[in-house]
Amino acid sequence: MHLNVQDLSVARGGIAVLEGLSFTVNPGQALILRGPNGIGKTTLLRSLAGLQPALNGEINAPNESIAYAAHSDGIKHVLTVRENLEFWADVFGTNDIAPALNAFELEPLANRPAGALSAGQKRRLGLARLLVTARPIWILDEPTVSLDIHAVEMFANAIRAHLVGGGIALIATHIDLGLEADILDITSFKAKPVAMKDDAMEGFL
Ligand SMILES: Nc1ncnc2c1ncn2[C@@H]1O[C@H](COP(=O)(O)OP(=O)(O)OP(=O)(O)O)[C@@H](O)[C@H]1O
Repeated sequence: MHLNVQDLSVARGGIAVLEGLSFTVNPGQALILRGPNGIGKTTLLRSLAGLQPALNGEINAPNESIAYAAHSDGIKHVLTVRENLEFWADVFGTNDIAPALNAFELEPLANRPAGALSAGQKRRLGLARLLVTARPIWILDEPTVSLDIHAVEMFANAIRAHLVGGGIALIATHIDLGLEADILDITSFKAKPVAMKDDAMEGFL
């Protein structure tokens, strides 16, 4: 199992954003995506997660092996923290939520409705969901937003444990997580503007 991308182009709102991307992430490896605001990190991650079609190229990884964590946490606010994790455990066909509660120190909050959590606590619950999926490829978009320093360390430890178990992580983040990981700056893959042909310009000259 690996995540392999070949000559990939992705678009947002019908406009090409990135083009010509190729990379491979192997079991036990993390790849950090870097690039300025608006360059296309979210667009790329959404395409890899199968949430939108790619323009061109190949994504080689079984979709059912991918767990995606986005800006919006996907939390059910009326359910408690425990019920949220149990719900996801049902969806993903797993059954032990204890490691997820433990990894993100959610036990003291287990019986609280998720809607009554702070922003950082909600984010911890959203990230705990990754463990419950038991999926090997984690695709994470700015996972540390709202997390305090201690929670960032919890998250980094969860990633390390995932990698030790042969997992894969692709993470768009602006901060240093202290992980041993390769870094891919996607700035140079910005799609070129579509050139207008000379005869199309003639009417304006
Ligand atoms: N719904 C949309 N429709 C059209 N264009 C969009 C839409 N959402 C984003 N874009 C544009 O697509 C481009 C890529 O956006 P994307 O969110 O992938 O960038 P990003 O690298 O993740 O940015 P950031 O670091 O700010 O999160 C940007 O130019 C953005 O303005």
